[in-house]
Amino acid sequence: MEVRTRAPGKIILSGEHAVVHGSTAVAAAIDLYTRVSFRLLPPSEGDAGSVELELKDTGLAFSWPSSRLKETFSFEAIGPPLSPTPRPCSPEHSKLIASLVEEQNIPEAKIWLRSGIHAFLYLYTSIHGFKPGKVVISSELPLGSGLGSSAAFCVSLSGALLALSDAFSIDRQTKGWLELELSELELVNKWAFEGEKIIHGKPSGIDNTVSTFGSMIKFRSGELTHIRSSTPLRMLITNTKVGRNTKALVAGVSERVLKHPDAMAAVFRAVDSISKELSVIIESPTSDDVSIIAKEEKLEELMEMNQGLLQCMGVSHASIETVLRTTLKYKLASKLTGAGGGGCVLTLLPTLLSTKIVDKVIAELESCGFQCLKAEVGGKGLEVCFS
Ligand SMILES: Nc1ncnc2c1ncn2[C@@H]1O[C@H](COP(=O)(O)OP(=O)(O)O)[C@@H](O)[C@H]1O
Ligand SMILES: C[C@@](O)(CCOP(=O)(O)O)CC(=O)O
Ligand SMILES: [Mg+2]
Repeated sequence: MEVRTRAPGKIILSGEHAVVHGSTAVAAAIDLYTRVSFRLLPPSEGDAGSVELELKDTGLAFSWPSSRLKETFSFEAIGPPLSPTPRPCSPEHSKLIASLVEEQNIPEAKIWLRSGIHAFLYLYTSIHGFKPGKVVISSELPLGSGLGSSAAFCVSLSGALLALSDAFSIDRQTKGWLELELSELELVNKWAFEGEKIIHGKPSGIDNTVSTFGSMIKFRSGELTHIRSSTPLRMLITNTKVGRNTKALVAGVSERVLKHPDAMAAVFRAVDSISKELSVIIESPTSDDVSIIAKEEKLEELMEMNQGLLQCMGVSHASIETVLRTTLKYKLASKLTGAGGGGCVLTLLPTLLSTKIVDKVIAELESCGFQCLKAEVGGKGLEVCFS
């Protein structure tokens, strides 16, 4: 039996980084997905088989003999391999996984994959032990660009691994894409959070939560509230194509907190207020064009204020500033989304903005070497399909 899953990427409308330090943030799922297919392989005679991982986006494949995994994860060192409940990867376990990743000779230019492979091995061996199996992963998301590819990776992977485990009492004969029960989604989300910890270092949990549950959410200290926009929000996403790493950017903000605790606490409080106000405005009813324009103007102002505070945190970048300047020429407000330091920028496209202007902005941004994406905001979370 094979299971397929898909989990969406996300945009953060306000509150990235500050959410790691306890502030409120607002995020929404987007209709760009990471897809996983997984099947357990029957062991052949005289051979315990292997755990195989194919990463389609990079054209790389990896394989670990089950016997090698068994010998590496001795019970004495890390405890029983199969864990019914999500638990953090201990330093001992992490060291052993690192040695297995090291053996794979990842090309130097793709060394950033290491954390993803590390998270894969952790999730696989925690949920299925050394059982031979094959996992194939592909994504429509640009990797390492602020659209939550790491979370979509962990959610789609955890979902697929759990769907073929005893943890789910799901009817595997049902055809087509299924949405899971709340308790199953909560379990996937917890495992995915452990994976995100390996990739991000200190994640807030907002990315895996919005990827698991979908829609638009207000999130603070692990608690989510679903929110619904009274009018569709149109967002332009510009990928600066400047590579960056979330773990390093999150660590950089924490260093700034150590150096300037009071100033940074004030910045985080301001972000908290912005996110709360933003969520109220998003949900506020509109009756006509005048009220829609007023609502969008307030959202634009809050996005600009949040961007200013992200600059205070030290996570903007020259490429992001170029996008901000370019969109401002068209009186459009933008902010970075995700960890910053390059990656993606969000621009609110007001409802009454003409297609002609949108096309002009996109052409100007693309002439700078950036890539523009239009995505539907607030869609579905994790889905599962058996075949
Ligand atoms: N489809 C994928 N294939 C391989 N690795 C992935 C994939 N998606 C995410 N990753 C892992 O996640 C990392 C990117 O995560 P991160 O720096 O948090 O950026 P973001 O989450 O914004 O895309 C990659 O370096 C890789 O380790
Ligand atoms: C910076 C942060 O708020 C969001 C990171 O998102 P991304 O990995 O850049 O897509 C970190 C987090 O909340 O875990
Ligand atoms: Mg990430």
